[in-house]
Amino acid sequence: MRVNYYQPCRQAADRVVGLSPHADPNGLTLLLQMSHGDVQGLQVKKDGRWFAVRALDGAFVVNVADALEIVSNGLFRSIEHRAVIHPTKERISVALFHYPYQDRMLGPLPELLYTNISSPIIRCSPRPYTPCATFSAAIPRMGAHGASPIAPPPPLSIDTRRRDEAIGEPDDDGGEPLSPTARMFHDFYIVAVVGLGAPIDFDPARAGLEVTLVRHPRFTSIRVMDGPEPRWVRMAVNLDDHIIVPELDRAAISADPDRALEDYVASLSTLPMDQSRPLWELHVLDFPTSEAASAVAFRIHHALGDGASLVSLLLVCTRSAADPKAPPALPSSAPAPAPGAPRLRRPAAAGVVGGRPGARRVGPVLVRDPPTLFTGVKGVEARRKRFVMRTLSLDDVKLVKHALGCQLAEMMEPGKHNDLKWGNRLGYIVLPFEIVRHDDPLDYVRNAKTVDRKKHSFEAIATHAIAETVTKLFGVEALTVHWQGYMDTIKIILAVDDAQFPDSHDLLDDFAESLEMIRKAASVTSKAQVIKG
Ligand SMILES: O=C(O)CCC(=O)C(=O)O
Ligand SMILES: [Fe+2]
Repeated sequence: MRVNYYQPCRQAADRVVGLSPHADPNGLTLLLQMSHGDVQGLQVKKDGRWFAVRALDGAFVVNVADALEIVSNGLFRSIEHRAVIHPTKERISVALFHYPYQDRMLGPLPELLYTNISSPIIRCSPRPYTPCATFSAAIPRMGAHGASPIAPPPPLSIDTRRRDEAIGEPDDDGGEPLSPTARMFHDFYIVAVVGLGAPIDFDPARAGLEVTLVRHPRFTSIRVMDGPEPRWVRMAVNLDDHIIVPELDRAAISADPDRALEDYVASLSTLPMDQSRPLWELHVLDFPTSEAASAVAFRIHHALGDGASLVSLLLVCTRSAADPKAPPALPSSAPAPAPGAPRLRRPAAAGVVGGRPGARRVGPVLVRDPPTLFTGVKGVEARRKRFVMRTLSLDDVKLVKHALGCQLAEMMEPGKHNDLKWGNRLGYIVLPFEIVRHDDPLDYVRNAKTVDRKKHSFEAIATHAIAETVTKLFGVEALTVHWQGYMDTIKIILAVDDAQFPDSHDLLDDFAESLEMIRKAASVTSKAQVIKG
């Protein structure tokens, strides 16, 4: 219980704050307001505006606080409030805070995890609320919602009795040991979104999973971290636990389907996974967006593999819609989609360079941003990531490549250039990401050519070994850039810290504009060469 005494002050209105804006970190707050006469002090924020809460004689004000917001998965919102003081009259309030146990893990109720969130007061996008590790981790979260980093939850302790239910090979020795990499990742997920050319045909997809993924040892095992040696232990898989068909907010989808998909996928980056089941999920997002007729999002724990190996695995688990016995083939030119057959969709037309209509336009990233912009703040690895994507023309990139005689294609065709020893096969290489102004835009490409030298070196091996140390010492960046060559397009996919880059589409515009700038310079260079020749 807290008793607040607010002294009167004549400068009250513009100079003095009674209690600064905050949200209570507990579950529920009962507040009794006492004063002589009609003194209003408590104010709540709604839709960005402050409203006074009238003190009714003898009545409690009941505030929903953070813990209840977390448990209800955002159905009840923790209210931001403050107290102002009166110029001439004193005021007393008595707040009674109801707290959950401080050492307990708090998360949304399972039945509310994937449900649409709507209430008469608040409508919000269909996303699960990011839960907190423990109740005490929620306490620093004051003021604006989601403003401070939220620690990842610790691994749950696992009931190993489920070993009795193991399927497949009996684990004589109690399971296969975890590799060092599988031990390293605690709450680190690979999220892959696959756009389909048709609405999802649920039953064949489910049957397909039964005979493919659900036979894979990693997809049927849990990590048992307690005991002398961490191990993979196999168990029966109930597909219904892994195929998630969220209830989605239809209004949000029809207003902006791309955004609804993006919001949902972003929410997957920080949602903890139930560690007492095999560590993968498939989210069915059966609504059309600008790029696909429907989509599925895979969320797979990094301990099961890396992004490239997992996407390859998912591809070999699919079959051609035309011939269910054949593996899928990449279309050689514009495919005619088989009616009603789900298949990987060919990306939007090539040559899409430029900004999203209506997006706020800013200058190219190469000339604008201070170098600190991409540095993640403390705890960035535990914060929500948004994945945004743009399709660019491979022809534009090739034009630059020819003009400069460089081998950008090597980066997109691993294994083709056999003289490269290691760099295309394992590990990481650290490439320069320049934020400088060159007079000649082609200098960005010339400098980036260090990639060739680096791929021949032992850097890839060395960086793999030191990756963990570097991450510990220097933290994680707030922006990760993925390039993916597919057919006659290049997809650029950004994973951005949602809080640090509130409009990540601007960043995509910057990439597209930078490529356009370089392409223009390259076409001038090519013409000059032709004339010289
Ligand atoms: O005095 C008031 O009306 C508000 C008190 C309050 O918000 C608190 O003690 O947390
Ligand atoms: Fe409060």
